[in-house]
Formats: sequence, C-alpha cells, structure tokens
Amino acid sequence: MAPAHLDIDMKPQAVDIVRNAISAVSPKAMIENVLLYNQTTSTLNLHNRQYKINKNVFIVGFGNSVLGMARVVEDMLGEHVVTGIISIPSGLKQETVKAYDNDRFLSLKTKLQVYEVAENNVIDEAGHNASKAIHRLVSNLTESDVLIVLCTAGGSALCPSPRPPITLQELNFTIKLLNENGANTKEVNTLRKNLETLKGGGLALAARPAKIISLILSSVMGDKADLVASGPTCLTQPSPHHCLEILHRLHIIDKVPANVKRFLEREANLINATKVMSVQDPLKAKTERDKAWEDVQNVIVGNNSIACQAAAKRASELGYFPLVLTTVLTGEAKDLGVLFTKLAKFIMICYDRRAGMEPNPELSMLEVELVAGGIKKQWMNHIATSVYKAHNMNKNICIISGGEIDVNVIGNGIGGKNTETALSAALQMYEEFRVKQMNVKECSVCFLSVDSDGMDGITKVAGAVVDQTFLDEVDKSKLDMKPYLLNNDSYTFFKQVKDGKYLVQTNLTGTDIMDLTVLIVKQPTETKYFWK
Ligand SMILES: O=C(O)[C@H](O)CO
Repeated sequence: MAPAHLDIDMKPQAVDIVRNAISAVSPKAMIENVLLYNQTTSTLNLHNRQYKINKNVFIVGFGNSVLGMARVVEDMLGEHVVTGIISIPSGLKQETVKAYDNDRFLSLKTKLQVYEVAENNVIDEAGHNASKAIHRLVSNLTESDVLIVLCTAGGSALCPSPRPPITLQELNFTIKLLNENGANTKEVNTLRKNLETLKGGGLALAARPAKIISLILSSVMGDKADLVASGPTCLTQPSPHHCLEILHRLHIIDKVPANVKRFLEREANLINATKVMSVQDPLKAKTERDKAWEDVQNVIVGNNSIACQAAAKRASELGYFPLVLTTVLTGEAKDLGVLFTKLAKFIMICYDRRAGMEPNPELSMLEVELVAGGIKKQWMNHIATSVYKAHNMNKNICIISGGEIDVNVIGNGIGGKNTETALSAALQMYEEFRVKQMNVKECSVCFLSVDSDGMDGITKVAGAVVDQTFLDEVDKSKLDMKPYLLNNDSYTFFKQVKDGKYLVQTNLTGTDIMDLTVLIVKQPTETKYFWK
C-alpha cells in the first residue's frame, strides 16, 4: 500500500508550485527584495550602495513588465519621485485594469507618463516619441538626481532611438530583416546597440552626471544584463565590424537600407583610423572610461533561477522531493514534451530499487535517448541519485525546469509553446504507458508547462497541465491528439477536453522570466518496475 500522501491529485499542486515561482518574481517581491528605502535617514539602499533621497528621483522604464515595477517603486518613494516616463506595449493598460482593476496600474496620483506603443510588437512612431521624451528627460538631470531605470523583455522595441541619419523606417526594416533571416536575440540586439542612441549604454551616458540605478528583470538565458532591452545602462563598446559580419553571414548585407550599411561602414572605418592614430596609454584610457560608469548600478532583480528556487521550496513544503534540473532549458515544444515523458519513464524505472541495482537494458536505452535529447549526462546521474533519495524518504520526486521553449509553427491552429509542450507530453504518455504497455492502467505522471508572463503565445492562458486523468478524458472524448499537435492547435484541443479544465490560467502576471515546467512522478505502488 502506498502512503496516503502519494495518492493525492498532483495537478493542483503542480499549479500551486508554479504560482509560487511566479510570485517570487512578481514586481513587488522583486523590487522590495533589493530596494530598501529608509525614511529616517532618507536613504535608498541597493545592495552595498546608498543614495541620498530628497525629491530627486526620476523614473524611466521600457518593457512588457515595467508597469508593475514602476508602481512598486513609485509607491515606495512617494513624494520623492519628481517625474518619469514608461513605455509599455499597446493595450497592456486596458488588459491590466480589466484583470486587476487599478491595483497593478499606476496610482491615481502618479507622476509618471505612460506611452503605449508598438502595436503587435512592431517598432512605431509612438515608441519613437517615447524614446525622444525619455532622452529629453534624462538629458536635463544633475549630479544630485537619482535616475531609476526599469528594464524588462520587450524593451528594445518599445524604445526605438535610431541614430541620425538612420530613420525609424530604416531601423524597423533592418530589425525585421534580421528576425526573418534567423538572427538570434543577441545578434539583433548587437545591431540595435550600434544603430540606436539609447541602447548599449547610451541612456546612461545621456543621463550623466545623475546617479543611475538600473533594475533589470532578466528573461534571457544566462542573465546577460546587456541583452535585456539592448542594455541601455550597460557599458558597451561600439562593434560596427561585428554588425557587418552578422549581416554578411545572414546574407542580408545587400538587403539592408543603404543608409544603415553606410553608417556601419563609416563607424568601422572610424574605429580603424582611431586604432592607428591612438597614442593613448591603454591603462589610462580604461581608468577614465571606468570612472564614467562608477555612478551606474545595474542589478538583476528577477530571473528564472529565483523562480525555480521558489518552486522547489513550495514543492518541498507540499511533501515532494524537489530537484531543479536546469534554468537554461531550451528546445522545441514537441521535442521537449516527448523528452519529459521519457524522463518520467526513466524515473519510474529508477524508483524500483531492484531495477536500479540490476543492469536494465531499457534504462540504458532511455539514458541514451535522454542525453541525445539534451539532458546532460551529469544531470542524469543527479536525477538517479535524487530518485534514490526520494524513494528512501518515501517521497514523490518533483523536477523543476526553467528556460526558453521554441515552437515550430507549421500549422494554422491556435496554441502557444507551453500548451503544445504539454500536449506533446500527453501524447507520448499515451503511447508509452497505454499503447506500448497495454496492461498498465496507471500512469503516475503529472507534467505542467507555463509561460511565466501568463500569456502563452496568442492564447489568454499560461499553459496546461496533463496527467493520467487527462488521458482518461481524452479517451472519453474520442478526440485524437496527433492532428491537433501537428496543426499547432494545442489550445483548441485543451479547450475541448472537460471544457478547458486542464488549461492553466494565471491572468497577466506582470512579470516574465520565460517558461517554467514541473514534472511530478509518483512512486510505483509496487516495488517491481510497475507497468510490466
Ligand atoms: O527587448 C529585447 O531586447 C528582448 O526582449 C530581450 O530583452
């Protein structure tokens, strides 16, 4: 007989675990974890630095999640905020007020001006106006002012600032071309840093001599601060040669606007000429350059790993044996769904101590498949040891991962990368545990995949959760998962099963640390490798 806690429904618990993860990176938690305002001494503390506050705070921000962050900072500093500007995606204000009334929007007394720009994520004139207004605001700051910059994903497109003579249309065309020709975020943002005034440290330079605090919500792998919103406050060397190399490599050098190409070539020549003529002592040049950045403090306030740790803590409170597998998960939705189900199968075999001790050809084969699918060899050992420990403690294992899921869109259905990952996992569970092993009725696996911003692709849900009961419902509905999966129509599929009960809804979360997955695998009810 399995202990009572092993019989509980894992779905609400998996949802509870990700809700906790997302809460840990909510605007309030993120800001209040790092930024402390001491009213008695009128100082603002951020890590090891103190800032004198006396009606001298200015706020600027751009990104999909800056709205909530701006609200928290403004609430904290109240009368000390002089003014500010934030640039957010068009329609976000309405969505936020609809979901949360005014709680997550700026207060009625706000001193911040909000620009809603970039409809459908396309650079536009409204965004350009926002960037010009931000530039004007920061250019007038003095040494005694404190500028708080809020940066999150999406910031690049929300604050376009083409360097003259490049026009907004030329910048837009170049970015579109890069995206359409397979450039990754790093490459696109490298171009942005070189072609735009406020990117690649430009905002910080324009705001000198003010003190600058940049609060960055990371939604990029490896938390590279300069990649978020193209690093407006990060020290960056101009790299026109690299830009030209990217354009050549992607075979778009002759397709970018002539003005852009000319601009980059001229910048590259300038650098070449300076190198030849430079008689400066490199050490001295470095010290001067570094001094200029002493008044800039860049801090990552939220990321995937904070969220995964919070998920692990919650899983442990719920009685699971948690394991954070990775915070840099990558892969295509359909492939990841298959991979996580295979991982579940591997764990099930490992749970059986006898199978663990005896050579098991199925286990060895699974190991090879998992490693080929992207699960690192050392992770496999870690998983096997964790399963062994969980077994001894009579606990179920809960594997948490965070990262960026991709999706290959070939169909015309409705879905997001997370609903697609969950549907793919369900299809694989069906095949592994119900088709291949006909005598097994129990499939003690629960898998959940969500987008932390609460909007999976074009859907209004965060993702989906699947388990054995889902497979039962699919059986009852007589629906076939495969064609939906092939048509990228996972949302439509989930909608039809039990009226969408297996979809995970979080509303707009006001944050974004990419995607999160939870895999719970119950211990077998018998010690024997139990589906044979
Ligand atoms: O805005 C951007 O540059 C991307 O979303 C990465 O932050």
